[in-house]
Amino acid sequence: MTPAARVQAAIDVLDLVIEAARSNGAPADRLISEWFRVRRWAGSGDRRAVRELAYRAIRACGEIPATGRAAMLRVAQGDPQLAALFDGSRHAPAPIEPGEAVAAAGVAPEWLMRRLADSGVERPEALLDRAPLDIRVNTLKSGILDLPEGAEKGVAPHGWRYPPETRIEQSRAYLDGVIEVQDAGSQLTCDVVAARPGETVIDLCAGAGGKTLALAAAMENVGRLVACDADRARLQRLPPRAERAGATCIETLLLDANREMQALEPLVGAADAVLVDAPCSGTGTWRRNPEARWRLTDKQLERYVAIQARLLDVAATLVTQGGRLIFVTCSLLDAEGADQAAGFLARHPDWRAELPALPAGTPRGAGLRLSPSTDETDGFFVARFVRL
Ligand SMILES: C[S@@+](CC[C@H](N)C(=O)[O-])C[C@H]1O[C@@H](n2cnc3c(N)ncnc32)[C@H](O)[C@@H]1O
Repeated sequence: MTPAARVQAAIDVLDLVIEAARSNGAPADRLISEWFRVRRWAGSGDRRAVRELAYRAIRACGEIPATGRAAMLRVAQGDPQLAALFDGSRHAPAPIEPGEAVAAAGVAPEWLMRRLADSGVERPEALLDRAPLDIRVNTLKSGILDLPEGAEKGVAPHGWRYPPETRIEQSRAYLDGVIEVQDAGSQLTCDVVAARPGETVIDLCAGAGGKTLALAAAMENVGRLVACDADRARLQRLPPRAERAGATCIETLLLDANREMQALEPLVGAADAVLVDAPCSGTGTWRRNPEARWRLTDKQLERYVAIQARLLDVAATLVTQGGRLIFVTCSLLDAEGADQAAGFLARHPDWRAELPALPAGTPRGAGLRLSPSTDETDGFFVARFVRL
């Protein structure tokens, strides 16, 4: 593809991304993959370039742009070389008309910018930085650590950092389960659980097990680690990952959303620690998923807040006296962080908060906030409650 044809391709892709964001359709990554699946003649360089251009435009526009072209014109306004490719040649975008509509620049929709400001988020533009590739060394796998080249020590105890776009999946260390891809902030939230060998630990919203695997490593495979989720497909992805990582202390438990206690009854009062890595708006992960800010509505946010409070109450019943409950969201909004923690403490006077001690983060309410702007991690809120 010529450089100009790549720009037109990115515009076409953006039209699909915009339509999907409006109708809650497929995510951008999947749409881009599908677009290229039926255009086999495009090479890997084309794929990379088109993807890169589309994501530049997604990052540049705070509100949903009217069209892919208006979004790309926003990027072209600050990039004369890109603007010059709008030349009307074969497969290229048409020349730019005087006064043509250009999408507004911005970090996020107006209502979300207000919520972020009210939540004390500084430098919100950092939420759209390109994320590095963080890995965690899996201490369950012994042997000489032979990391792929280019790693710098990260802030998390077993963490290393690579530049964005580093491909790690074909490395020996990854294939052998010696390293896991996991954001440094995510690794640090697992450290707050402080899971120990011999304990009973419940990961209530385990998904495909990103954090469960780190907990298994901390437990040195000794004890009982119950990974729960209400999404069967996600939970089914955990056992093969656990096998690759050599994590043998994990059992999975599928929950019925809204009737979680049915399956959890035998675990009431049994856990030394419960991790609630709750479903949330994901405002802390826009670096990886920038189009999410076009999709979120205040109604959805309300629903997340309600389910988080409910899951916290469910989790509290599972913890033994003196045990701990760790609440995590990948959000920077107080509604899903400090306010949620305050609500929990108000509803549960027999619990107290302990400020997590981490090498990064800023205290926020009863917990700690990790942020792309101050910690160069994904954004997280983490609180640790102890049952008296
Ligand atoms: C933030 S994600 C978890 C990510 C995962 N812990 C990790 O580190 O990869 C939240 C998870 O909560 C799950 N979930 C949603 N409603 C739930 C419910 N009622 N009970 C348990 N899990 C639920 C979702 O399916 C999703 O996997």
